[in-house]
Amino acid sequence: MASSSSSLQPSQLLPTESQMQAIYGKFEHMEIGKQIGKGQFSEVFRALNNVNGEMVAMKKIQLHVMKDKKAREDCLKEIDLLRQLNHENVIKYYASYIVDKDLYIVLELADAGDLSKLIRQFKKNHRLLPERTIWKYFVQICRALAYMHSKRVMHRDLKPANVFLTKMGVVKLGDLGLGRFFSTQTYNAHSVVGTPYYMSPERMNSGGYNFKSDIWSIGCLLYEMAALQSPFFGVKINIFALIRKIDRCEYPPIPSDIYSAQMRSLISNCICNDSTKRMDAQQVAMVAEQMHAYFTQQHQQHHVRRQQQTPQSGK
Ligand SMILES: Nc1ncnc2c1ncn2[C@@H]1O[C@H](COP(=O)(O)OP(=O)(O)OP(=O)(O)O)[C@@H](O)[C@H]1O
Repeated sequence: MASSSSSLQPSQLLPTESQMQAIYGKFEHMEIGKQIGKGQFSEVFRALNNVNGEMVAMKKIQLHVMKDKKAREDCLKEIDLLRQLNHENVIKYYASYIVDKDLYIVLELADAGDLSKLIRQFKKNHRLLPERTIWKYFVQICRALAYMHSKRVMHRDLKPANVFLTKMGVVKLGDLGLGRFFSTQTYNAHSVVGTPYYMSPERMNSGGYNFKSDIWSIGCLLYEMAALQSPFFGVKINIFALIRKIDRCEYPPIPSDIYSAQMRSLISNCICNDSTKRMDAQQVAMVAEQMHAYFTQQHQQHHVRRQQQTPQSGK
């Protein structure tokens, strides 16, 4: 299956290195505007590229948060790799600069929030996301991940907050795992700092990260869109209890009267503690494409039936 829904191949859209250099070559071309977000290690601003008039996101990271010189070099290499990715559903990495001990990364701007906000809103209003909407978003996340894996790049930090939305309803996968180059740990022995709820058992048990760890996380994402909380969420849960739940794949079922058996089955084919038994990104994307097509068709048929039942006025 092709990793993109578009008939244009990503490689055809990829600007040449010299074009990129001409457009994004100089930090002085970027007019930094208001801050739009803040992370543990970073600040994100809106910025205007004065060469082509495009609004972008500018992420500023202080270089001293990198663990050491090696981490800094590896991080810059990784950014070079990320710059080569070009897919409709992946936030584009345009360029990076080092200015006064800060690293600036120019990113495609996503202007309509992220999936974590959408999930929070539904939870607050005691509503569930319709299954059709879930597949509409999830299929785009799958296309992005299948594309990344086909380029041998892992995401490493798939979670709702890293799934950005645009006003046109396009999903963009962002924040591609640079976090590993920064110093502090995400959890310690006694309390869960941040949210390692999506960590795969192999990662929890120091077994290292691999492509199938992204699949575990994408399964958690699908689950969270349906259940409106992470499969392994627990109020005030400590790290030991979390590891135990993850190791045993212990999570409450998603509402079976609302969501399809195919959704439950896909989740269990991703959230599976033996990583070799998990589906790969292409397989997950294939199921998502089928489910998305099915629900779109159902919706269209429903629409046509309603139009036929509505009495025509004026004749
Ligand atoms: N490309 C983007 N377009 C629009 N907003 C963005 C973009 N990238 C990041 N943001 C915003 O900036 C905020 C900070 O993002 P950043 O990636 O720096 O940190 P984080 O990953 O959210 O946090 P942490 O690093 O602590 O896990 C995000 O919550 C988001 O709202």
